[in-house]
Amino acid sequence: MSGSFDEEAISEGMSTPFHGTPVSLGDPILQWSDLTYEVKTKAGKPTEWKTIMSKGTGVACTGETIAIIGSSGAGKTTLLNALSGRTEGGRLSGSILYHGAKRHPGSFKRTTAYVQQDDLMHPLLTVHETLTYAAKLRLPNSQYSEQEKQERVQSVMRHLRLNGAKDTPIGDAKTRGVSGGERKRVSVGMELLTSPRLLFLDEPTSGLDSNSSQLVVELVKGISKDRGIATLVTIHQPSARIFNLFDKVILLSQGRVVYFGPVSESIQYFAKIGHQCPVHENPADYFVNIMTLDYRSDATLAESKKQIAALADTFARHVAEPNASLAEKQSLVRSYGEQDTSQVVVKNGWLYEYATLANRDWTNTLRNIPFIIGQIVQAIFMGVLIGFMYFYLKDDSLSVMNRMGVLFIITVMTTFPVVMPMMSLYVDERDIMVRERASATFRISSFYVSKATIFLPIALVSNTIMFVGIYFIAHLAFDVAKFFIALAIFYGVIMVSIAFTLMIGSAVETMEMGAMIAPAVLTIQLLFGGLLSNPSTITPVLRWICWVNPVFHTFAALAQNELGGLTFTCPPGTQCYATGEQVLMSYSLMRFNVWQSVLFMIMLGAVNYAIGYVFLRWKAKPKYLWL
Ligand SMILES: Nc1ncnc2c1ncn2[C@@H]1O[C@H](COP(=O)(O)OP(=O)(O)OP(=O)(O)O)[C@@H](O)[C@H]1O
Repeated sequence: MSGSFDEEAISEGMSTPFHGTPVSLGDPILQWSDLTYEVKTKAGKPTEWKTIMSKGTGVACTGETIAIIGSSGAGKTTLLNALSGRTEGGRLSGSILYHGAKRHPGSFKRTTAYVQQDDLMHPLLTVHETLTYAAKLRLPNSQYSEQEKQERVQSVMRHLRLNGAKDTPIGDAKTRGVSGGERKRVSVGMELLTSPRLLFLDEPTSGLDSNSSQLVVELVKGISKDRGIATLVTIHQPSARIFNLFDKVILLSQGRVVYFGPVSESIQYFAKIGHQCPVHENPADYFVNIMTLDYRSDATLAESKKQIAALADTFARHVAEPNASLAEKQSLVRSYGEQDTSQVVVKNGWLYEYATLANRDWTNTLRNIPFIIGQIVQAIFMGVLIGFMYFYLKDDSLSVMNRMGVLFIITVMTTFPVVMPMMSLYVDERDIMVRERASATFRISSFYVSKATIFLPIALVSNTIMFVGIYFIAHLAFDVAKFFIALAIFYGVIMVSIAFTLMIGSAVETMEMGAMIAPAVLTIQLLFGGLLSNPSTITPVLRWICWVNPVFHTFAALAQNELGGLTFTCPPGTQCYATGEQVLMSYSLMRFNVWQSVLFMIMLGAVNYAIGYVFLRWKAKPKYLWL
């Protein structure tokens, strides 16, 4: 099923309907009527509802590009969200039919596309890589070979004129990348890879200069026409040239439709009802002006409200006329009952998804030079600093405090320094994933496991450097078995830290929340970690915190491994520890043996991973109202 857009325009976009009924350009694809959306204005009882959108009615046909225009707060996004199935909260009523049938959430998502206003993409990937990974994840292997996916990417880049920026990174506020217009075209391109039948674009021209805006709309219109896609675009006061590019326009004010019909007939329609657009004025500006509330005084506000109500009522009467084109179109759409989902494409295999996501994560991580350098420099610096702070520990009793100190600080280094930078990366990527998942791109589990496995090598490499530095400079137990046991304990706690990162990172709404919660929990772990307070002296009500604490188990296991079998010299005339076991007893670190502590950490890591996964599923689960 490969080929360029042009071939598919004929073979796929227009002749592969859901119900076996031939669809050609101009056929109704999405029909909505009496769409009303209300939100609660008051908590508690009695509940008061405010109407945001009232009795919206319309139809989108194949190959049409429809603009949704209105002043700020007119209800454009509300309408687009309702039609694309992305309304959250409130009360939505009315009817929406897709291919003449009630929509099925899964198949609707997979055969339609939504380009958000703020495009979230991986900033370090190039345009070509971004589209390639999207093609790998979104196109089913059962229908596309890798070469065909690549051909699809090339086709999208050619049609959206992205070849010039092919190898430029996407970029973001911190890293320079493609221009705003190119970025928007990449977002559109990602959605077009799957040959959607309906395309929703939320403010695609915001923040763009007039030339870039025009190019985006021109290209979208061309592709929609070629491929028989119905495209709905919200747009703030477009220029006259852009306005005339659209086939149809929905003019909204105060949540009501003031006009819906061909752009070419809009001036005539308004002239007929007494609002003649001056010859040299941009019609879009004129229409928005006459349907915007005028807040200059109470009198002008009342007057403009009256005018908007009159415009909406007039249009409602116009639609009800038997010869209105909108009514004609709607009568063509019959309800077929529940939408047939048999032809909806299933996802790719788990392993393929995982391999693609891990490859993308790895490419992203290796390009994040400041992060990698930061991790390595920090590891070397801390390894040397801590190592020399505890330089060449002797076997006298004075070294006991230092030995306990260095083992505790090794444990501490696997908490904050591992968790905080990784959480920041994770939360960013999680948000991108939630967007990607809105079009049913891949499984949450493949994303989650990919993250867990990609973080591990980065954390292990930098922390091993630090660990080895501290171990040998401070001259901890010079014994091969003890060294490798200490390293294994250390790796165990790093795994727990990554699991903890994923758990908190999945649970919190924003990184700011993560930056409050994670340090608080880690600080509690340090307090109950076995060095700052003796577990046997802690009140039994709180003592259990030690037993479920990875810091305590790591510290206790490292201490048992290091001090077990050690004897200390004692200056004459002083009282001091004679053996390592005495130290361990007095610090109350012998409750569990080394392997019990390691086993506990493995269990704790597994629990953290599992809770993180549940949180992530919950976060990625759409909470949309559905009609
Ligand atoms: N959940 C909500 N609670 C209260 N008011 C809401 C809610 N959602 C939307 N509104 C209000 O409904 C109106 C329409 O909002 P909407 O975002 O659809 O407007 P818009 O035309 O897209 O505006 P803009 O162009 O500024 O984005 C606005 O006045 C908005 O404040």
